[in-house]
Amino acid sequence: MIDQLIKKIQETEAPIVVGLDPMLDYVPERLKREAFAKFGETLAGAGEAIWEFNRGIIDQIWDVVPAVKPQIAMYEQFGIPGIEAFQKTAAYAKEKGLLVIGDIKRGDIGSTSLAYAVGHLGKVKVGNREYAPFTEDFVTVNPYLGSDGIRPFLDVCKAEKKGIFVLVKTSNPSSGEFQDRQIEGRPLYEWVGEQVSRWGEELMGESYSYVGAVVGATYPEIGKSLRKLMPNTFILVPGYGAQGGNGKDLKAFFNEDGLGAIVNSSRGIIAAYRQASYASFGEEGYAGAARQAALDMKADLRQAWER
Ligand SMILES: O=C(O)c1cc(=O)[nH]c(=O)n1[C@@H]1O[C@H](COP(=O)(O)O)[C@@H](O)[C@H]1O
Repeated sequence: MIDQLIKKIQETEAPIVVGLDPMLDYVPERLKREAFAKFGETLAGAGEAIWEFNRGIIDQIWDVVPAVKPQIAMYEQFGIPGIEAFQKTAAYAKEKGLLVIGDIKRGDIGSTSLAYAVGHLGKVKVGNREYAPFTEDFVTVNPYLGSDGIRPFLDVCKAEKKGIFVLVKTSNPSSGEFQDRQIEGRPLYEWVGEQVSRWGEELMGESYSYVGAVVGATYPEIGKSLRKLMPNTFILVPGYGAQGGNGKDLKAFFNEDGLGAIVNSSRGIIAAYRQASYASFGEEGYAGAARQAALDMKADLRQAWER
């Protein structure tokens, strides 16, 4: 899957993943009205509204970016209808040729991690049949429980040719509380990064591993040191746009080959129509604004990856 991701990044010349983190607030009034007319102001109505919102965005961005990253919390908050919207979104994105990174941030004791891995990346057995309940190509994984919490994800990835992105240094302001702690003279994120690189050795694609890392755009200096520490690890870089990351800071996340990183923007793209610079699109033009914001991000990132 990592090779397919790289191929799509090269085709689109856009190391960009559009984060599908729909808040009901972002959904234009007309879409909400239509969804509520069908299902009322209910969880089902909310699920329908965010699904239609996502569909509009996917229709506008599928040809300019390689991937989307639906963040499951934004769907889970609406219960079962929200989860249905998550799955419909992932399936539709794939139908349109996009790769799907399920942002689920899971990780537990081995047996529980296996259930997460099977459910999101693999197939679950029911009697004599097998089902793929969710259809992501990659998921995000929390490494806090250690190797036995990661192992099931590696096994399922091997069987299914899918991938994971393991949290190494997150973009949020408090990420340093634990992740920057010095252990034997080095920050914890380096220990984790090194381990991610090791896990990745058994799951190599052509030049990068199926086991990627998450490193926030908001810490470019740390991105630079981790890039060197994990040369064959693809880095998912969230924190661009709404959290303050920008193109010129991101050069160090990329390797000399111009590859090695994919940058996420969620609110900065899907809610672009609410920003002054895209206001001319209006609420009805939210999806067109998202396309323009993705194209503008591509231009901004060019300075980071072009050699
Ligand atoms: O794993 C992630 O994607 C992630 C890791 C991290 O360190 N920081 C981070 O913001 N994210 C996710 O990336 C997205 C960022 O959203 P925006 O700030 O709106 O672009 C959200 O879905 C976050 O959950």
